[in-house]
Formats: sequence, structure tokens, C-alpha cells
Amino acid sequence: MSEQLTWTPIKEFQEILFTQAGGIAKISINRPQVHNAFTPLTVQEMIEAMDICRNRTDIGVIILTGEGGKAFCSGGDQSVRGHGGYVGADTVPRLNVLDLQKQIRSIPKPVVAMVAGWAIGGGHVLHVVCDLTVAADNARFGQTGPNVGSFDGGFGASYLARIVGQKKAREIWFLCDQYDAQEALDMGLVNKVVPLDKLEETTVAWCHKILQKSPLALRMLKSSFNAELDGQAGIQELAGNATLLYYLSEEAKEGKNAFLEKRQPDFSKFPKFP
Ligand SMILES: CC(C)(COP(=O)(O)OP(=O)(O)OC[C@H]1O[C@@H](n2cnc3c(N)ncnc32)[C@H](O)[C@@H]1OP(=O)(O)O)[C@@H](O)C(=O)NCCC(=O)NCCSC(=O)CCC(=O)c1ccccc1C(=O)O
Repeated sequence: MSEQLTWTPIKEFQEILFTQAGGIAKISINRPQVHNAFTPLTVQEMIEAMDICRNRTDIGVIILTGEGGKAFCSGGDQSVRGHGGYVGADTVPRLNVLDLQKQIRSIPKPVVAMVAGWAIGGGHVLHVVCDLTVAADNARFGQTGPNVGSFDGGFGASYLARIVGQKKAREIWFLCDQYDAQEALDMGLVNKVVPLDKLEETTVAWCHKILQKSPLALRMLKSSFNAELDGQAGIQELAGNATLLYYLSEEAKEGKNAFLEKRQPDFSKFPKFP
């Protein structure tokens, strides 16, 4: 059965497409003329779309991709790079892609990078921070920072090293070489490689599998994977999910109800599990 879907717009933006098919949302950078390089506006729009995905209870999984089939994303748009960051219409220089990276990491729903063509520079980091990456056979991966006067010492370095190992991560950054899809698969940088004409079909099939799973289990797992790496922020995320689960219990509701009913809570009926 073909998994090609009809995508319905969720909201109109200037530099991204934001669509939905059932429980899957798709955020697609729509600047193919520059291999989907991002400006502050592109990033701001992706942040808003991610936020909508977080708040919509009918959305269970998010695909991040780029339009055109030739690039996922080529990183920050060097033509708008100014003194201290990337400059948008308000003339303020920004590095707001770092906020987007944190958001992709902490949104309590799986984010799947669907990569055709270039995933380079800050665009490469975007796929790195996604939970899963499905790549087309024309995908090419790499960092360019030391060539163009930039670097990402956050997730772009440390999380990359967790994925491919310290030696390989240092090679990727120090040499700025490019790696094809098979090489990326071999180093564990992507989950699967498929022919370009099967990319969306395969990604959607993976998303449908994910949608059949328990959303709370997926949420707990994502924050558990993050907690091991993200220090206090990771623990906060995992603990927040524990609080969510606790709020769902009768035991927690007894505490709230007793307060509202101006009585002492009776926790005696709740078991002290071994
Ligand atoms: C991706 C390429 C290797 C593809 O090469 P090729 O197929 O030959 O295509 P081109 O002819 O080069 O490109 C076609 C067209 O697109 C334009 N373009 C491509 N990439 C960009 C870009 N990033 N910015 C602006 N324009 C771009 C290119 O100029 C062509 O236009 P024409 O008008 O047709 O000439 C190759 O294109 C390439 O190497 N691109 C640049 C990749 C790159 O260096 N990206 C930036 C890396 S730095 C970064 O992403 C910063 C990330 C970030 O924001 C950040 C993160 C953490 C901390 C700090 C920061 C920070 O903000 O600095």
C-alpha cells in the first residue's frame, strides 16, 4: 500500500510550508533557491510551527524537511549574516536556530528528519537533533563552520559526538568533508537510506508505526534519552513528565480535592508499592 498522503495546510507562512496528514505534521523549509538555507524568519516560523505541534493533541509525530528534493537545509543564510548573527527585517542580529534546536529536542513528540540532498552546516545540526533521520540516496551530510567562520559547540558538537563517536565528530568538524547517505548510515548518523522517490513514503510509514504506539510511553522515552545527556535540563524534562503522570493518578487528585474541599487529604487508601 502506498503511503503517499495528501497534506493539508495548517498555517500559511512565508518561508516554510506547514501541513498535516492525520496525526503527522510536516514542517518544510521552502527556500529551495538557496538549498533551504535559513534566515531568522525561517527559524522563527519553524519555532511557531513546532509550538503549534506541541499544543495540538491530534498531532503525534512531526516531520522536518526541506522543499525541492535537492536539499534538506544548507544552514544559516550567509547573505543575511551580519555582525553578531543573522539579520532579519527588524535589523536585529540573531542566532535563533539554537532555540529551535532546544525545541526539537524537548518537544514531547518524536521529530523525524526527512533528508533529501544537502544537510550541511546548521542544516546538518538540525537533522542531528531530530529523534530519527530517514535519508534519500542523494543525501549528503557535513559541517562547514571552520570554512565559513562559524561553529556549533552545543548539540552540533557534543550530541554529534555521542552519535558517531568523538573521533568521527572531530573529523567531521575539523576536515569539513562531505559524506554520502551510505557513509552516514554506516556511522549511525541516519536510521535508514531509501531511493529518493521512496523517501516520503518510507518516512510516512515510519510515522504511522510511531502513531500506533502509546503516546505517553514515547514521551517518557524521549525525555529519558535526553535526561542522560542534558544534565539538569534533561532531569527537569523527565521529572516534568513524571509529574504529568502523577497528576493523572487518583492519589494526586486526592491532594488537590482535599485542598479545594478544605479538608485533610486521606492518602491512606493508596498503596505503598514495593
Ligand atoms: C550546500 C552546498 C555544498 C551545495 O553546493 P552546490 O550544489 O554547488 O550548490 P550552490 O551553487 O553552492 O548553491 C546553490 C545556491 O544556493 C546558495 N546557497 C547555498 N547555501 C547557502 C547558504 N548557507 N547561505 C546562502 N546561500 C546559500 C548558493 O549561493 C547558490 O546561490 P546562487 O545565487 O545560485 O549562486 C553549497 O551551497 C554550500 O557549501 N553552501 C554553504 C553551506 C554553509 O556553509 N552553510 C552555513 C554554515 S554556518 C551555519 O549554518 C550557522 C548555523 C547557526 O546558525 C549557528 C549554530 C550554532 C551556533 C551559532 C550559529 C550561528 O548562527 O552562526
